[in-house]
Amino acid sequence: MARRVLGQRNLVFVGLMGAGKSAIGRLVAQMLDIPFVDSDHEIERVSRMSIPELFEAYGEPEFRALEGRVIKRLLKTGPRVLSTGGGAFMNDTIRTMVLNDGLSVWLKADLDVLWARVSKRDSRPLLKTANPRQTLSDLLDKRYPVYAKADLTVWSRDEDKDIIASETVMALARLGRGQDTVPIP
Ligand SMILES: Nc1ncnc2c1ncn2[C@@H]1O[C@H](COP(=O)(O)OP(=O)(O)OP(=O)(O)O)[C@@H](O)[C@H]1O
Ligand SMILES: O=C(O)C1=C[C@@H](O)[C@@H](O)[C@H](O)C1
Ligand SMILES: [Mg+2]
Repeated sequence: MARRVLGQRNLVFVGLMGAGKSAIGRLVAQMLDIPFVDSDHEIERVSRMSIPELFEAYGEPEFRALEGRVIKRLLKTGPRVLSTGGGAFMNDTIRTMVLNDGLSVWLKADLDVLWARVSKRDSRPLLKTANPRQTLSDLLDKRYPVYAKADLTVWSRDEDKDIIASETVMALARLGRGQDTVPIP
């Protein structure tokens, strides 16, 4: 049922850095037995640069333009799971493409959970600030009303990844049955 809801569409994960778009997305793809693709990884593959290097060399606007081109192309082939970078759904053009051509899932998490995850690595250029936790909190305030436009919301809490992934699959199946979709405990 969950797989059938997609048809030829991509299941597109959106949400803040550390929400688990890449980790949970990969598990959901396994559960649905469809391919997994991550737009951040694809950007790094085609540019042969890391995301921090891209930000450093060309700046955020150029990164966003490349991200838009990559996601537009990735949305053309489906079904598969497409995990996006945290800022992708904030861009009007990208969001419209995702809402029209994909089925979107917002992995929603609270600040403490996100911070515990992202503070382990310093690979996120937007968090290279004097107070990265505050930056993350500001991004949360700004972005959550926009992420809420996604088709589904799944609560990405401090719980086993397989459980969050299973809840995503169940939310998808519920969508197929036309029932309410937000598994927030
Ligand atoms: N439910 C979970 N339990 C424990 N660790 C988790 C869970 N979900 C994600 N993580 C871990 O948190 C870290 C961040 O997850 P991930 O890279 O998937 O986030 P993301 O949403 O893709 O972030 P970004 O936007 O920066 O790409 C990873 O180390 C991942 O393994
Ligand atoms: O939240 C964001 O704007 C970003 C998240 C990452 O996935 C990367 O796409 C990049 O670091 C920007
Ligand atoms: Mg990711």
